Amino acid sequence: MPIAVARSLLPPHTLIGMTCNTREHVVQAVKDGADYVGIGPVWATQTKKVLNPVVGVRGLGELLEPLDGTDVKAVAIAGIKSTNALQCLHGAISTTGHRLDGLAVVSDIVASTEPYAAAKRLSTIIHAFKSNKIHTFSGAAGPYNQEYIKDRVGRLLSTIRKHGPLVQQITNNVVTTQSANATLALGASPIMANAPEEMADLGKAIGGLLINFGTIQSLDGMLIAGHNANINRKPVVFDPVGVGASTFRRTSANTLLNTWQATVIKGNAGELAALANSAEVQARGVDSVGKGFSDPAAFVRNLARKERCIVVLTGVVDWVSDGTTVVRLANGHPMLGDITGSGCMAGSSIAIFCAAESTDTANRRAPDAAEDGMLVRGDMLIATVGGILAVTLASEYAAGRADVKGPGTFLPALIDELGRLTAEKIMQAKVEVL
Ligand SMILES: Nc1ncnc2c1ncn2[C@@H]1O[C@H](COP(=O)(O)OP(=O)(O)O)[C@@H](O)[C@H]1O
Ligand SMILES: Cc1ncsc1CCOP(=O)(O)O
Repeated sequence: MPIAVARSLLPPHTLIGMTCNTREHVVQAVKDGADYVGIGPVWATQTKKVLNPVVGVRGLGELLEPLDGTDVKAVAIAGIKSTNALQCLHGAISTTGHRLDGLAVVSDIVASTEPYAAAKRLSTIIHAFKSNKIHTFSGAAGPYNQEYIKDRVGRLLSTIRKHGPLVQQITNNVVTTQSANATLALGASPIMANAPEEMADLGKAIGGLLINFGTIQSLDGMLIAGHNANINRKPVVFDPVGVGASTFRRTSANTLLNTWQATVIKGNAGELAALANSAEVQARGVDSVGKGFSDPAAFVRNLARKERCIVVLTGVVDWVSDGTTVVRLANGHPMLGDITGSGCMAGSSIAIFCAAESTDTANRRAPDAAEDGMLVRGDMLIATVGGILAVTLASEYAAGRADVKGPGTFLPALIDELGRLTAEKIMQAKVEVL
């Protein structure tokens, strides 16, 4: 029924909402004078036979954009529960910064044996999210400067060595041992686990999760692991190795990113171009080909806004962004390009720093602290920079050693130098805040 007809039949001041599945629907709803829009379906649900295609959390932001500058409210609908509400609220923010006003929920409340408690849980999350000003994975400390970043990274290194965070890594069978050894060298504990059956237990125990799909052995394991990490507010680092190489990899990346919210996405230029559907950079298998992006800073900033996470573009120079700040890192040695798995090692290192930062921040909270609406706690921009600095600085020290004669001796030296990294060495890094 058109909104004008509904208004003519209903008492004055009745709030009228319109269900919207496309951007065009939202534009029409604004034009027709709707008070609010219900956008979705976010996920498939048993409550109603869904007729419209699933929008997904990643599709919500685009539907919110036509509401910019209007006072039309928006709620997301379908498949939303207290366990995925925060993921939905976080992931739905548009590139223009427009966020949801609320969530429409049926089964999580009416099918609950304690509907009051179920509704209360949801409203607490929504109110906390809306009253929190930070909706990125970076901290409140900005604007950043290089001294602050390096100092924080040095402290994080001590935290890793002191607490040895447990970091789950679903990674490829080319680098599994190498990445586990790099993790130990940095002072953290690796658990390389793929089986879907164990993800619920691990999601509670770990400090952070790496999902590297260099050789996809269990897509289900990756889907369930990321979902459990989101539920338990643990950081998820996604390394879409060779994502442009096959249709299977492209669709798998989409399925994963539509199922859970990544905290960090890391890739070389070819991988991130494929992920962003950009033809600017080509890839060959797992490697990037050519000169890279003409404006890497703008590229990472835009992708971070779109994917609602920290984005890292690796290469001779590394670029990190949370969607606002861009950090340029010019460290590392060309020998990193002569061994396989240096990018994978950087992904593991980022997951370690993220795990340490989020665990440390969570541990500082009082046990009875109020809900804060944060999907991951701590400054993941700093942690991501830390992960990259560890590998690149260690590579410089390793390459300079007299016992390193080529890639075969470089790899063990690199692992040794990860173990010998200090806060003083980090202070020498080339870090530029744009
Ligand atoms: N020529 C180089 N000079 C300095 N650092 C490099 C060079 N090549 C790669 N690196 C570093 O190695 C790490 C892995 O990057 P990259 O080679 O782009 O990943 P991948 O192995 O996934 O292609 C990054 O931290 C990057 O800074
Ligand atoms: C060669 C190869 N094939 C599948 S995963 C992998 C390792 C990729 O390593 P990296 O991207 O870190 O260089």
